[in-house]
Amino acid sequence: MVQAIVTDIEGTTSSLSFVKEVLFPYSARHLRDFVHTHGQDPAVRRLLDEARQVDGGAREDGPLVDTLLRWIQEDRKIGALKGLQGLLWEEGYRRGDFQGHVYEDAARRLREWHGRGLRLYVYSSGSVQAQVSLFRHTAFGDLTPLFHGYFDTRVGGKKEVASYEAIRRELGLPPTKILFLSDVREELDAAAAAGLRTGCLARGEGPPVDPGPHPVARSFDDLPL
Ligand SMILES: CSCCC(=O)C(=O)COP(=O)(O)O
Ligand SMILES: [Mg+2]
Repeated sequence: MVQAIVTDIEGTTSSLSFVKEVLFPYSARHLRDFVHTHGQDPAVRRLLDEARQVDGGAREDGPLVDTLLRWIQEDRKIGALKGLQGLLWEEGYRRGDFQGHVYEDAARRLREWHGRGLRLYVYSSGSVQAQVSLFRHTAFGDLTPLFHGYFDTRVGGKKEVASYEAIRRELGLPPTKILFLSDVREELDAAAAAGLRTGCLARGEGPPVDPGPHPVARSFDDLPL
């Protein structure tokens, strides 16, 4: 019997188009102004310095922003970029520039599972801040009370077995009691290699999903829970 569910966001609880056509372009449009306005805030300064270390090049904020914009275009899962995006998106949510997209079936089943005592977690390459902001500002209201915790790439990359072993240790459960949901086969393969149960969401948006050996669901309603 599953006791905890760890869910991906992009392509799983939420649409690919929301991330790729709303969030990423928004961060690209506003990043330079955001850095100009908030560049001296300690949290932002730390993330800029972290990005500078990764870039190994730009000393000034201007050229560094050019690098950050290139990373957005390349969909790089670099923690410092994801941290800056999370802070920038939080401003956008608060201004009402957009809502966090969550599929109706996902919102409904997450509420049902929470009501049955299942522990719910999120694992995304988006920063924990970005995850919390998304679920706090949905068309279904604030869904953050449903979640026990959040994991981002600070625990490791989503295609690395060690990341799911670390998540399992954090949850303190046998791996077979944890179900990981994602639309990306390599993520599901890594979770399965760590002993977790897996479910592949194939919602029919974007390129065809390769479920490999993982059980397939077109929505959260297809999940046998
Ligand atoms: C929390 S919404 C933003 C998601 C994001 O920034 C991202 O890069 C998604 O990456 P994933 O590997 O989780 O699909
Ligand atoms: Mg995904």
